[in-house]
Amino acid sequence: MITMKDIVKEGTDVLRIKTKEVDIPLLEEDKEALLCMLQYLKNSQDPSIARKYKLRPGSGLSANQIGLDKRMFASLFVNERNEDTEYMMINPRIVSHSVNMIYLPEGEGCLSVDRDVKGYVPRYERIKVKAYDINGKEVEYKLKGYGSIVTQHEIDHLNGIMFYDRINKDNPFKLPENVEIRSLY
Ligand SMILES: CC(C)(C)[C@H](NC(=O)Nc1cc(F)cc(F)c1)C(=O)N(CC(=O)NO)CC1CCCC1
Ligand SMILES: [Zn+2]
Repeated sequence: MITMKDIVKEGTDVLRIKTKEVDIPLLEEDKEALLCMLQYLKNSQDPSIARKYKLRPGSGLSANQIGLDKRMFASLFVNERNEDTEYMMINPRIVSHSVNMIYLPEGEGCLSVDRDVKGYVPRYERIKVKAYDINGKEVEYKLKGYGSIVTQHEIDHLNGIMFYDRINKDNPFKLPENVEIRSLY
């Protein structure tokens, strides 16, 4: 069972590498790891389990956040149609995206970052992602709103990018001028 001690913190090299593509079909051990990552998110969103094991409620977790140099992540959130949605994406790549951008008005955080970093993180409002699922089948997902934000946050991790790399250095609350950007809420 993954708990907070298994989640590596910023400053650890594995969070700054471009993670390796996972061999398809997945080895049993890779399937296990990915299922454990999704189980962490489920446990962390269950108040009694989260309290019992002192888990930080999370909506996304990338393999390198648990020390694995593998291009895969899990996510769990309520989508725009108010449905509980879970993804386990292997070798994901954004194949197209909207011009419009969005951001979380409260800014972003990270399970690997134990400090508040203020500022807006501009993300594409809509993205189309190609990936493999846990059974090695090629899949394509369209994500928008919060789902789009989480997916971009996790794919950034797989490329060694932290959310604060995307905050404007001079003025953290400055938004890009050249595009239409709105707060998610
Ligand atoms: C960093 C932290 C504040 C813990 C953030 N919390 C979060 O997303 N909580 C949450 C969201 C829900 F939709 C439902 C719910 F039950 C709990 C999070 O998990 N992440 C994931 C992360 O660090 N992945 O590497 C950071 C978010 C910032 C933008 C998207 C994900
Ligand atoms: Zn993160």
